[in-house]
Amino acid sequence: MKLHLTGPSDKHLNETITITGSKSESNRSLLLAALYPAISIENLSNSDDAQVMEQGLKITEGTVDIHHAGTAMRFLTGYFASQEGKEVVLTGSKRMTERPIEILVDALKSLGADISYVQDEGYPPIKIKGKRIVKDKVSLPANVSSQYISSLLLIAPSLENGLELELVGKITSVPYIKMTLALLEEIGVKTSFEGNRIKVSSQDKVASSTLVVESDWSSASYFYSICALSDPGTEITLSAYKKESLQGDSVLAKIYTSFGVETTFGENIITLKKTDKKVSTENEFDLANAPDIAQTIAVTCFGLGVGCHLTGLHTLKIKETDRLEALDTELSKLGASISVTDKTLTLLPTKAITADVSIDTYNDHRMAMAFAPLAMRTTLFVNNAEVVSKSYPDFWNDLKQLHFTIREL
Ligand SMILES: O=C(O)C1=C[C@@H](OP(=O)(O)O)[C@@H](O)[C@H](O)C1
Ligand SMILES: C=C(OP(=O)(O)O)C(=O)O
Repeated sequence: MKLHLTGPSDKHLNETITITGSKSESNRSLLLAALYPAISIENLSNSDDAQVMEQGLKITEGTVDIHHAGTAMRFLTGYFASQEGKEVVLTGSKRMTERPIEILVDALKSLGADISYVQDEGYPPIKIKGKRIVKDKVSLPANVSSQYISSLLLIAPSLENGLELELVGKITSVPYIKMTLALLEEIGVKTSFEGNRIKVSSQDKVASSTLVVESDWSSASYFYSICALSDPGTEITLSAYKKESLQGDSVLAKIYTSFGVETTFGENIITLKKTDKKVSTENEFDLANAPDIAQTIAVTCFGLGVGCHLTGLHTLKIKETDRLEALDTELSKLGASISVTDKTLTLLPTKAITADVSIDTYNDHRMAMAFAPLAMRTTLFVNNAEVVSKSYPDFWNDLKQLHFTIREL
């Protein structure tokens, strides 16, 4: 599906949008609910990734296809490895067979798991024969993906002796690890995280409880971008959000003050307001703790005509696509002066935006959603726009609610 986008004629917006539940919180909650049936979940994400996770957890033998869902791939690896009697092949899209999983597989094998590679060493598909895991100490590199760590932490309380992790190297995407621990604490599991050591106690049963998923902050980023690119006076209200979020991407509220967007927290809602404050021209952000909003921020800066220097982007190369290369190619098509390394992105201020460029999305939901707000400043095409369903199936409908004109070609 190719879409042509035109922004609202009146750039002064006043709308309210309800965003689906966080896919990160949902996928963790689904796994915990599979381990502990006393847990129920509210405001579950309607994303493809949460759906494949939910379906995957129900399978006991045969092939589990998780498509493009990285967290589902990593979390289900830990889950099936520790489920005695279950035997599955975990596979996914072509891109998933290029996303490394060796660190997690090695860690699980060192704990006694039975996992083998079906094709290429170090990558999905993998064959898993579930086993009872009794070892309780594991050491693994922490600088490639936090999802490996969360996968181990999520199964940790269900293991006979709990688990102690030693994290080696600079820990990346830390808020996602803390989110996992916070959810474990919420269901009554004891955890500690000191320095490079995490301990999780074993827990047979948990009390009946409901995990209420906050709406997705990464999805909120696209509205921050639209607000930044709109006229002063714009107000966009989003629900359902909490002031004390488990999601690291809530740092958006702070980052976007540089682009004239102020956030106010109400009862389960946030209101983004575009002020007439001058947009900052010194935009340097380390996004090692919030990698999923890098694309949004780069495109916002381009749309505003200001430069930025983004660091801490070392995980972007192994996500749905090589996001650094994809940003370089697509922003250049629009006239940007951009350079990337394997962990940084530098954008110089540019005045003009080339109209009616076709943005390629590389099977990456965030490429489609990060570029869409540019319709506030130009008209553009988005190729394979259906990719948004990976995390935010209602995205295009919600843009229509903000008076975007969306023509399907
Ligand atoms: O644990 C999670 O829910 C996630 C962790 C992050 O991955 P990395 O730790 O690989 O950066 C993030 O990019 C991803 O979208 C979701
Ligand atoms: C990186 C992402 O997802 P995953 O790793 O779960 O595929 C994302 O949603 O930006």
